[in-house]
Amino acid sequence: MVSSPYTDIDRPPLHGRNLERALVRPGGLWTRLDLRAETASTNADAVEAAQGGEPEGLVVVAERQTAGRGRRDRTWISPARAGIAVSVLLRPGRPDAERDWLAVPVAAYGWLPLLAGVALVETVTRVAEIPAVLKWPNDLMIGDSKCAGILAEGVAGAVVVGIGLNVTLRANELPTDRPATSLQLAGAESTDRDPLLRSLLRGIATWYDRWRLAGGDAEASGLREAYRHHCGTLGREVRVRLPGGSELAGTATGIDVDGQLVLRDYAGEHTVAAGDVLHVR
Ligand SMILES: O=C(O)CCCC[C@@H]1SC[C@@H]2NC(=O)N[C@@H]21
Repeated sequence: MVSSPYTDIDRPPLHGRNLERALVRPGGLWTRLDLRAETASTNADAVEAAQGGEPEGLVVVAERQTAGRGRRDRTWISPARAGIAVSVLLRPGRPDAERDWLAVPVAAYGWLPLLAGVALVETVTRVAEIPAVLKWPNDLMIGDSKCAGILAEGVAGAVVVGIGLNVTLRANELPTDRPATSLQLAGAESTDRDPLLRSLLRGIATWYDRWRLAGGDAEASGLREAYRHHCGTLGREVRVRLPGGSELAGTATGIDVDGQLVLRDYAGEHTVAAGDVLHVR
């Protein structure tokens, strides 16, 4: 009997050496790729590395997470080799004379998860060839179902941005509390995780460079326009559950210079810094 090197033929492993060669280059943003077969949470690993003084550019990837973290204390399900679970360590507050990067003011750090969202939606559209949009702030939606999420955590002068993308998860592996999907279930052309991950990390590096060259100005770097272009929330009737538990309902009309959602209701305009959006119509 011929034994398969894979436990699941549809779920081959990532090719760490190839990824490292493609991504970690002199002068590039990515300095180190830490690819783990299993970990509790890649965000937790990157946060720990940041606390230990790790420089900008670390990439932590896991084939499986046992305690993946989601926004608002939710968990993120990461079955082995079925998705992309990646966290990157960025230090936007440190100027870099060689790259002409100024220090980004802390007030602009909120753009980082949105920046990762733009790189993610560009990757999914181009590599998986499937139409996707961002639900503010940074859920990747295919139709009305969530296919990926982003969690940014600030630590020791650094920001860790973690991205979870459902690639080949089956229906019975997805969360049941809200509509969710994977690229495979949504009928993607390609579900090969290596090119998806390469494209995602290259996209983040490209947008990060533009944003840093503009000193963290989302307008001047074109990031705000790109975000608006991909944001499926704009123009929709929405309900937003705010962090305190109260709700706002209205029409999503814009994204302000700080990346906040602008909502219009009968009483006027509101800006929303954080919350869970439900697209109503
Ligand atoms: O709730 C969300 O939508 C955010 C989910 C973020 C999940 C990713 S998977 C990689 C990284 N490690 C984690 O523990 N969480 C993020």
